[in-house]
Amino acid sequence: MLEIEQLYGGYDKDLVLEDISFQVRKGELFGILGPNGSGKTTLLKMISGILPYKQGSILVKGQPLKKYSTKQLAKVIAVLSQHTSEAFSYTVKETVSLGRYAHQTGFFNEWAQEDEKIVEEVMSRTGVSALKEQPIQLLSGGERQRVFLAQALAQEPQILLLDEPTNHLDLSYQKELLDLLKKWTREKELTVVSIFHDLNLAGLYCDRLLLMENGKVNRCETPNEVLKQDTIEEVYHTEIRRHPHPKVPAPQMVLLPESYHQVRNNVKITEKDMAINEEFIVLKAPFSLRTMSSGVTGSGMGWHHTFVNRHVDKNYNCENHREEMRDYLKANGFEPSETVGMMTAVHTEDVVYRLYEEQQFSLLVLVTAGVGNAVDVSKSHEHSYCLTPGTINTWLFINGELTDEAFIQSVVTATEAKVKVMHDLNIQDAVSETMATGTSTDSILIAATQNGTVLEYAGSITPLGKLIGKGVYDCTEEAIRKSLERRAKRC
Ligand SMILES: Nc1ncnc2c1ncn2[C@@H]1O[C@H](COP(=O)(O)OP(=O)(O)OP(=O)(O)O)[C@@H](O)[C@H]1O
Repeated sequence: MLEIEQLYGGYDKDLVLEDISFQVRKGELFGILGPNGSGKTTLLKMISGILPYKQGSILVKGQPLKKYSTKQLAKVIAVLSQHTSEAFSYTVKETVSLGRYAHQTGFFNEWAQEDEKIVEEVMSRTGVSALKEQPIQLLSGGERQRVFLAQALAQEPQILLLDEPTNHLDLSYQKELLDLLKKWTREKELTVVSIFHDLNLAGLYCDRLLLMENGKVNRCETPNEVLKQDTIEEVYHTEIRRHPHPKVPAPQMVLLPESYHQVRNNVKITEKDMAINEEFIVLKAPFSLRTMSSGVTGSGMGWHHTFVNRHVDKNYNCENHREEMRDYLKANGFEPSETVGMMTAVHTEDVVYRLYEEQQFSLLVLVTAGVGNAVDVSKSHEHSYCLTPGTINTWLFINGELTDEAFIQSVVTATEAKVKVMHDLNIQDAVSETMATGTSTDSILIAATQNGTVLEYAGSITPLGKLIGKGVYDCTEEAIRKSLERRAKRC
């Protein structure tokens, strides 16, 4: 649809763009990214024919741009620029209707039924129908942006050029506008070329991205290839992190504030941060820790600064245990969204915790363990499904910076250590009468300060893995012994 070959140009004698080459296919949503002043708007101006270029070629539908008359080009390309000024006091409908100019025929440019239908349709699609009699000066920035988008769409272009279309739009209109453009690229094969400052929106919606740097093409590929941490850090000169979108396969980039480096310096999580009473064990960190957990609240990957292991009766049964837990946390002065909360039928005084220190990092292990629900995982199909309070809760607080890989390996290593204890203490599954590997609702928490030594791995023979193996084994063994002794005394 669009072929740009070795394009050079700028303003007067200043060369802004150098050796720009790329192609845009029909029906593609194509994003242009780049830092301020990298030449994005200049490129868009050249494609729309507003700014002449010095060297190279621009082909629109296979024909040189220079061969199109203004009216011919307006039937193919519509432009929504960044700062559209409105010199006259037009109403919304009049403004949108101007988009039909290139399609009007006859000596008096007659307004046909078709024109009316299209204007009404695009006003409805952009959510401005209710404002149609209002003068555009009286509209908010976002409303005005939608009116000019409607005007561009009324042109029924084959190519739509947009300069930061989501500028001024609130969250829901950003989504609606981009959903609409995406739909039109698919259903009407509209080709969209759009400048984005929001890398995440570009990554979510665009088929391909062109990354500009100092007037040149740095990269022109799929979002996954362009939105790479090192590429973006290099081009934008700022520290960022890339992570996957939780619902769709699109890369997302996040900024790191300067304060990120200051808050954590030299702070270590130790047993001094804990408190124990009859109802719960709590650990309050001085700042949020990166967590991976299977807690009742705060499960999955996240950031939390409060950790609560709450004692419940062993017959605890609640239809909505997550909601009940949230209410409980609130009632006790903990903020549920910032708390990893677990339940245990074990008496809180039977908790075992120990700090393990290496030269460069340390690990606080905390375990509550009852084995009333012991299960041999290879025979679990013989059990009926019933959620009873988690009976081995394992907490690991690591003073160090873990990779995602190390978080996952920490869970594996801790689980292996726990299984070994079950075997060494000969804990049986009461249903299958075989050696148990855990209990039916065990829970785990890995929490890291993300400060200090980088711990890339946590497999069993890595430095962190060795500490986890020993710590979890020792603490779990002692915790199970304590709980067995309590049970024996009761009997
Ligand atoms: N009308 C103009 N006359 C002279 N130089 C200009 C003109 N418009 C832009 N420039 C220069 O061209 C370069 C590229 O500007 P351009 O607006 O294309 O960048 P951009 O990537 O769109 O930036 P931003 O993200 O800030 O909108 C800049 O150095 C700018 O100063």
